[in-house]
Amino acid sequence: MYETILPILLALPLVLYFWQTPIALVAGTFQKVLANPQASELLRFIFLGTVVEAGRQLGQLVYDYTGSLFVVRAEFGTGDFAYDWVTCYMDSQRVWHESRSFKVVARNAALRPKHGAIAGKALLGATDGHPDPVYEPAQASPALFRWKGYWISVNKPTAGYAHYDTGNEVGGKLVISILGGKRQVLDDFVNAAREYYIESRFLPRRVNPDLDKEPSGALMSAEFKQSDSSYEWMLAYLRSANVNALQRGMHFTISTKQSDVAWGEPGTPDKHAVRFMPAHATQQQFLFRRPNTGRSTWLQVVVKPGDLNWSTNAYVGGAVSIILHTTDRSVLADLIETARQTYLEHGVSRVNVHLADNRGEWAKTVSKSRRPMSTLILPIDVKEMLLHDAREFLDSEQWYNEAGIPHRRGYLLYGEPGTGKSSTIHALAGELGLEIYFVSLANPGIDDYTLAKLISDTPARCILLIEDIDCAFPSRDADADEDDDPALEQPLFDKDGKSMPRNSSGPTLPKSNVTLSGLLNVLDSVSSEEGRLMFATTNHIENLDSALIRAGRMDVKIQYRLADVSQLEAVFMRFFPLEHSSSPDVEFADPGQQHPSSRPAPYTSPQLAEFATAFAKAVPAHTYSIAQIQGYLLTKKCDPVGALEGVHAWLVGQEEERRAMAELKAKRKEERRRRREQREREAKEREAKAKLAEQLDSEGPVLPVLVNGGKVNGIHSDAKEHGVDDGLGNEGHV
Ligand SMILES: Nc1ncnc2c1ncn2[C@@H]1O[C@H](COP(=O)(O)OP(=O)(O)OP(=O)(O)O)[C@@H](O)[C@H]1O
Repeated sequence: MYETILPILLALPLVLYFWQTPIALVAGTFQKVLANPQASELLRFIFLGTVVEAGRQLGQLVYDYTGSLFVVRAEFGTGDFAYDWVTCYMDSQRVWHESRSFKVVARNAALRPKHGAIAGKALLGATDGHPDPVYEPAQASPALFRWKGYWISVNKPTAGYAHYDTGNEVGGKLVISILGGKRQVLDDFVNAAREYYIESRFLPRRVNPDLDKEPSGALMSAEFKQSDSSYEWMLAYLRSANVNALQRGMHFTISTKQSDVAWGEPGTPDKHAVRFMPAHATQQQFLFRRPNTGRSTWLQVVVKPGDLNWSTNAYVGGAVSIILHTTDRSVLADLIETARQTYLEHGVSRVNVHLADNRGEWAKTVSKSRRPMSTLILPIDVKEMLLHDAREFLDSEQWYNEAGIPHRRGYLLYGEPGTGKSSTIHALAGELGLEIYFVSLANPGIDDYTLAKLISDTPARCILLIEDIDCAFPSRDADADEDDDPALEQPLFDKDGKSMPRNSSGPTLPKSNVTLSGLLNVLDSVSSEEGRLMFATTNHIENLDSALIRAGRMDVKIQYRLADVSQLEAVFMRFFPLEHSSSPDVEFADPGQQHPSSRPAPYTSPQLAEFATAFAKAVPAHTYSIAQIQGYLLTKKCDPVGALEGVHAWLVGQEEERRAMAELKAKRKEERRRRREQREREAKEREAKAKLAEQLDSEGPVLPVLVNGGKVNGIHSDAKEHGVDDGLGNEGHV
């Protein structure tokens, strides 16, 4: 207003000077109006009002001008980190201490910044489990406080509203005014608030997961996908007991599975603990403490479960999504490394086996107890050779690169079932600290494309295990006889990976959707060159294509045989050791690996050795697998003499079982042969009938034929002359 009045007042003398005549005219009129007492009263009021308002405006102008010289004012928007800094800081400065107007809410104050909690009072919720009363200042009425010798007034002229997603207040405005201060005081105040906020590690507000909508740009996000190994690292870290943050978590999934990595109640043996894991799809916040610097950063974590694959009952496409309250990338690198270390530490006594689903994703990880190589009953040179070969291969990456040879190595373990092929790979993985990526080519969901994807999704150093490679597809060389095909003994799967009953009308062979050329391409692909050990196992090497097992693809081939005399002795001694000598840090999942009795054996060492020799003599060599022997000895766990005495009866039983199986097999074979012959006969009959009908339709008039004096059939004239074979070997004669 004064911007318009001031120029008018200044211009008035000039107007008077130049406009005397018109003014005199106006003045005359004015005098006449003034002569009227009512009009003069009105004009007096207007004049006085104008003067008073002009004075007020002038005063405000002077006040604002001088105020801007002596008051520094700053605005903080709710939903912004700067707002969080100053409110937390003012709380610590007990700005609200003297307030007389509050908003009281019931909250789990332990999870929040101490913002507004009753000063000097212990949190009640910690003892009785109920929410605490939290006093929040009614900030609409201004508060005045003193900070480092300055008076500061704080006022919240605009209240915010709760964000629909995060529940945080947004859209509000807080104004602080520093009286008599300079700009430097504001800087100091904001910096002090920021430092305090960082140091005190207040639980920050939850951030909208859609970081595009986060205006500060002060956050970083990272996603760890289930199909990648880093997902397992992250889960292992989040579930590890030393992630103090999750002690603050409020949403859990409870597990009693041994394989789940999680924290249990302190003091309970890990094996029997009820495990607490961060619940899926809930926002968890925790502090990550950097190992090198000791500084902490807040993380906001969501574990997304992915979609359930109904056929495998496993979740796929899951992810761990993390928002880091920092823009320092080295924090993320530290977090990943810490997670990896946690995962490896946990895996010291275990071997992780990754299983592929039928969509070509590494969907599930099973953690198995490590198996020491010493528990394998194999010729000592075989174990040493394997270990040495694999170690040398892993250590010689540079040599391979310089020599221009792809850095990969293939091993084929073949032989009778139950002779220790899988156990060898398991033990080797534990010894080398590698993870196993297991894929079955018999899985109908795996085709050339998904196989290639799976292989390229494996990490650089690992064991790729393709089990029973022979039953996945018939050999190009083999002249497969359906009756003798071992694949017939394999389970069948439908398209979704569910097992199907095998019946005579249904398909008889599990057909792999992987072609030989597809498999060869994958084995030779660039992604197979990253220091990978590829293991394939088969019970029927004779069925494999020669291209598959040539050197360069299968560099080492090891045959596993049924137990010989020394293996029989060894397995007996392993079951009945003189002393208990298992390594304390190794857990055994397979009872066959474990020394079954903790009781001291009542026999001397020479006696046990004698029993073992007698046992090995009693059992025919190269007839039984170690798995079979193990199965028998498990029934005599603590009784070596009983095991020796009972072995003949067991052998007789085995022999009978074997005979019965052979008979059953022969019967089934005979049955199949009979059915096949019948099918062939029927096909022949059908073909002959069709041929005959065709001839009758297409050729000439039909002549009546008399057999035994009666008209029974009609045949063509030429057929009549030459005779007709009806396809069943019965010739029709005229
Ligand atoms: N040589 C061995 N040394 C120690 N244990 C063995 C040996 N062979 C078999 N076993 C035991 O027998 C069981 C089956 O062994 P494993 O699965 O390794 O045999 P496999 O040759 O892979 O059989 P398949 O060809 O049927 O897959 C395991 O419990 C294992 O402990």
